[in-house]
Order: sequence, then C-alpha cells, then structure tokens
Amino acid sequence: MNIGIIGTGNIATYLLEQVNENQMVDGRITAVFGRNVETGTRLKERFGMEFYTDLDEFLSAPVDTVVEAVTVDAARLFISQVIERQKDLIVSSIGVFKDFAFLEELTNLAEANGTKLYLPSGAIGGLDVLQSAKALGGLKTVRLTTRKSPESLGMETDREQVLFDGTAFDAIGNFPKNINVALVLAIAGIGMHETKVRIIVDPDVKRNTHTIEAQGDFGKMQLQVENHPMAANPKTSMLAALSILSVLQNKGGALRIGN
Ligand SMILES: NC(=O)C1=CN([C@@H]2O[C@H](COP(=O)(O)OP(=O)(O)OC[C@H]3O[C@@H](n4cnc5c(N)ncnc54)[C@H](O)[C@@H]3O)[C@@H](O)[C@H]2O)C=CC1
Ligand SMILES: O=C([O-])CC(=O)C(=O)O
Repeated sequence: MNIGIIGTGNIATYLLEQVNENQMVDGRITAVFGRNVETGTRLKERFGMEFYTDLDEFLSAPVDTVVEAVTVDAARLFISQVIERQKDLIVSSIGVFKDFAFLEELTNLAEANGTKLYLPSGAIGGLDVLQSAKALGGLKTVRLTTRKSPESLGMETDREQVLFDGTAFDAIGNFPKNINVALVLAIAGIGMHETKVRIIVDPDVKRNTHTIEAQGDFGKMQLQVENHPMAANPKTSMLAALSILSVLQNKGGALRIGN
C-alpha cells in the first residue's frame, strides 16, 4: 500500500515515524502534501517520501490511500479531490462533516468511484456500541463530556470552568481543534443536533478525558477514556493518531472486528 498524507503537522509526523521508520504498517508513506516547503523538505530528508505543495501533483503520485491530517477548514478544500482521483480516504478532521450534506455527497462520490471513506474512532471509543444500539432505531440519548487541561485547550486559567454546554453541531463550530470526537460520535449515533456535549477546562487534569454516556432500548453505556496528549500538539490525544495507524493496519485484511 502506498500512502499519501495531507498535512505536515503532529499526526502527519507521527505517522511518518511509525510507518516509514518503525514499519508498523504493511505499506509506506510515499507522498506528503503541505504548504510549508521548509517543513516538507525536512520531512523528506528524514523519511524519504516525496513532498508536494501542489494538490494535483500530489494526487498524480502513485498513492492508493490518503490520510487527511490538516484542519477542519483545510480538509474541506482538499478531500473531495482525493475521492475524485479514486484514492481511499482516511479523515482526521471529522469536524468537516458538520455539514452533513457534505458527508452524504462524499459518500456518494466514493461509491461512484469505487473507493472507501474512513472515519476513524479518533480519541474516543464506543462507536461500535452506538451503531449496534441504533440498528433498529432504539438509541435514545448520547452525551459526551470532555475535560482537558488549559494547555490542551490552548488557554490559560487556574480554575475549573464549563466552557461549552450544547449540541455536537455547536461544539465543533466553537472548538474546531478540540472536539472532532463529538462529530464522529454524532455520526455513529443519533446525529449532531441530538448529541449533547459539555467541554470543561480543568487545571487539575493532565489527560484529555472523554466520557460518553448513552441510553436506549439496548440498556446503557458509560465509557471514559483518559488520553495522554501528544508532545508535539497537546490539543491532540495519542489515541487519535493511533486510531489512524490502526485503520492503516487493518485496511487490507480479511478479518474485521466490531461492526
Ligand atoms: N478525530 C479525532 O478524534 C481527532 C482529530 N484531530 C484533528 O486532526 C487534525 C490534525 O491534527 P494534528 O496533526 O494534531 O494538528 P497540527 O496542528 O499539528 O497539524 C495540522 C497541520 O495542518 C496544516 N495546515 C493547516 N491548514 C492548511 C492548509 N490550508 N494547507 C496545508 N496545510 C495546512 C498546518 O500547517 C499544520 O501543520 C486536526 O484537524 C485535529 O483537530 C485531533 C485530535 C483528535
Ligand atoms: O484529541 C482529543 O482528545 C480530542 C480532540 O482534540 C478532537 O476531537 O478534536
């Protein structure tokens, strides 16, 4: 598998380390697209892939799977073209699907082009439970409570404070770099206007902590993940990068675990 990455930041660099240096995937990152030539050249020297600042040239390179690792706004500019060029696509910035019509459009495009669109579980879990629970429509409520340190939220404060309490839709609008998890949860479950989200800044926590509570005809679920932030970008949890690595590891295999 030849892998391309859109982005030269924290997740992109982590994947280059794990795939090209540590060979943790049956494949290789052969192409990276970004806007910063200095960073791209540094990555090229270290990891031996090609670097492109032109999306069309990047998509003309012989890659079959592309990982998006930029931002919600930048993802919107690039990812349709990945599918149009018949590459499988793994999206990190799930917040781009706040526009649900765009997700539907991209899914149809993937079907028409015979490609796959992957939304990794990112920094959370429990998506299997939500999807099973709603198989017959019986999933009733889903709530996410996210607790992060001031550093992880890119702010300074010495007191605990609820920063946001509302829907997943409004959460991603207000915190596009911090709550992609709310969107994947909403897409797997009951939708972004029904999924409730609370974001708390807490100077006493070191880990990015996500608690998911769901109820329905199946019963109820409570799941809490306490994620180590990544050193290169404390807004992003290690589990988010690992979930993309896991998609790449599982992609070609015959065995599928979970729904
Ligand atoms: N699904 C999930 O659970 C999670 C998703 N994320 C998301 O994953 C994405 C990547 O995260 P990180 O690598 O940690 O972020 P990062 O901030 O380290 O890297 C993002 C990179 O995108 C580049 N970029 C921004 N706009 C660009 C443009 N127009 N053209 C080209 N490059 C552009 C920046 O220069 C930066 O290098 C972010 O959107 C983040 O919010 C992060 C954590 C969890
Ligand atoms: O990495 C995390 O803990 C969550 C995050 O930033 C996001 O969902 O955007």
